[in-house]
Amino acid sequence: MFLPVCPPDESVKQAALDRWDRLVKSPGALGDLEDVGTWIAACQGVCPPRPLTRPRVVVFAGDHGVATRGISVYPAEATAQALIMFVTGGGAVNVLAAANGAALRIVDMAVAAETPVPDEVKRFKVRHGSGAVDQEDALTDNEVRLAVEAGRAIADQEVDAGTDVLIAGDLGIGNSTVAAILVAALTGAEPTAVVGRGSGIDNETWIRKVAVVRDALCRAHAVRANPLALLRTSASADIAAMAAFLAQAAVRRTPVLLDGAITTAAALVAERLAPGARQWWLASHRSTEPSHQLALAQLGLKPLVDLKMRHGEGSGALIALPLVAMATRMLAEMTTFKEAGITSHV
Ligand SMILES: O=C(O)c1ccc[n+]([C@@H]2O[C@H](COP(=O)([O-])O)[C@@H](O)[C@H]2O)c1
Ligand SMILES: Cc1cc2nc[nH]c2cc1C
Repeated sequence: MFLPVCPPDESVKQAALDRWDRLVKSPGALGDLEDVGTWIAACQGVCPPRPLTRPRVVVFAGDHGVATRGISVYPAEATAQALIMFVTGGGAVNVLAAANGAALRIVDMAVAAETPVPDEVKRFKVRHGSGAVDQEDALTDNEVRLAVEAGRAIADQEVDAGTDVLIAGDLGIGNSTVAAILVAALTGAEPTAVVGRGSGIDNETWIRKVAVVRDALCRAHAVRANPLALLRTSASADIAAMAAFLAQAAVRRTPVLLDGAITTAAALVAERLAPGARQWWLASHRSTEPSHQLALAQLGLKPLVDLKMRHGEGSGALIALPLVAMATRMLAEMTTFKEAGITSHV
């Protein structure tokens, strides 16, 4: 379904590691930023790497039937209201995309309400709200196919528009519950281990959320080895599209900064759609959602920053983007000991 994923260039990775050791600093002095710069160089297939100048962000929005179970601090209709707000500007993602000079695209995959947003935002819309996955499938077979095709097409469009790094963001009341279900299904973790405070829920709501995850897991169990069936049974149109977007970005050899719990749950499924795709992804930050930590562990990814964020939208990835851009520039632009004529023992 997805073309094979080629790994980032191993010989360029070695050249980058060698270059870091020749730059005017003690070995390893830039810590994890050295790994980040090395990764960008290997993704670009060139060392010194080119500066990151064309970041692009796609926010995948959708409603989730489980939002009616009382598992969020927001009512379900807040998704549509936030969608309109993103389109008109003013959200964290708008501010952070502008601050980073990043292109921003908002995609309504399955928001329940009709909204007065431009047609291009709704172009890939699959349905009005995905099913309540504790009691019914999120999507039909045809809808899952359409959502995956949309995610793939969006990745192709973003890559073809010219980009050096992509970011996926999410919007949808109840989507931290759906992310928890996917992570539990794919890691074998208990509901109580994956369920967090989402948008900021209290203890009573947390107990309800655990029960929804437990019910949904019974339905997910039989299909957990089949990523498309899992998306159909237990995800949503927006998360299915996001998973396909992440898989196709890797097929197209484009690095992606993952955001929080929801994009990383989609990434866990995407790694099964396109094995090896995770080599093209960087974990930007650690969300406070426990499912995020479990998903990152299974993907073998280590978050760059931990700011106790749980906002979604791509906000965590956009906060990390300047670090990634600066790491890339240091690898490319710092002088070497030899060029500077500085004596070193190492
Ligand atoms: O990115 C995260 O880790 C994250 C964690 C918790 C909540 N969110 C955002 O908050 C919304 C979901 O929260 P909830 O409680 O309705 O599931 C959704 O729009 C997400 O973008 C995002
Ligand atoms: C309701 C709401 C939910 C969100 N989820 C991510 N960003 C958001 C912003 C708003 C306003």
